[in-house]
Amino acid sequence: MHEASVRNRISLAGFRATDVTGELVTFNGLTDGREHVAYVVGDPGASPLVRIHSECLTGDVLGSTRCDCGPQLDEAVERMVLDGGVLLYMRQEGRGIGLYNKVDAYRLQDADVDTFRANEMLGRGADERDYRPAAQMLAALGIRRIRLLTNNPDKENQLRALGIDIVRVEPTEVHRTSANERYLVAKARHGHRLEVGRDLQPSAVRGDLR
Ligand SMILES: Nc1nc2c(ncn2[C@@H]2O[C@H](COP(=O)(O)OP(=O)(O)OP(=O)(O)O)[C@@H](O)[C@H]2O)c(=O)[nH]1
Ligand SMILES: [Zn+2]
Repeated sequence: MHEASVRNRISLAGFRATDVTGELVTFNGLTDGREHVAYVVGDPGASPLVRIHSECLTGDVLGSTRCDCGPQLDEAVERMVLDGGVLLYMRQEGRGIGLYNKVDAYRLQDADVDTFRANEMLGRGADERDYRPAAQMLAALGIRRIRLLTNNPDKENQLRALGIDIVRVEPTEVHRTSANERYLVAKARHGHRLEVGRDLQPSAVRGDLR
């Protein structure tokens, strides 16, 4: 695999209105030329907790309840505060199809098409994400062994195939609400390890970080 290198590091305080401080790392030489970044919390140690989070402007920034991305982002960093970790924030909006296409896909979902089929109706793959840049970023940070925070077997399998030693897969919580239920059921049908048979949570808002 083509090597990437660290381009710059800066300290950033106040992760999503908390008192968490992390280090934002940029890179040179990422295969797809996109501006993916790492956010390093504390001292990641020998086999750090790693979250590979795909950009979701609607969920991460605007707080949309259509998906579970915002609560997953909070959960990941909250877990890293304990003994360090690395969040890779991948600029793979809409599972790689981009924001405008995702919004087109949302319109189809409003007419009852599921999230993966909606991508296909737009002539795109159900999930176009390629985790090579993530593997490059870990290598550039000198990280070979990780504990991966995910419920997505494809993410795990691609990383293993790229030579990342995943010593443990840690499941993310299922942040299930009435608003994102159909989305999560579609993910479970598509192979994500989710228990969607349980009772709904009253709200996706997590108060414990704030
Ligand atoms: N195309 C499309 N993308 C979506 C939709 N909802 C969320 N996304 C994108 O999906 C990505 C997150 O993927 P998920 O399938 O929720 O989770 P994951 O990263 O595969 O799996 P985990 O590691 O278990 O969280 C982000 O890039 C979101 O922008 C949707 O309805 N359509
Ligand atoms: Zn989302």
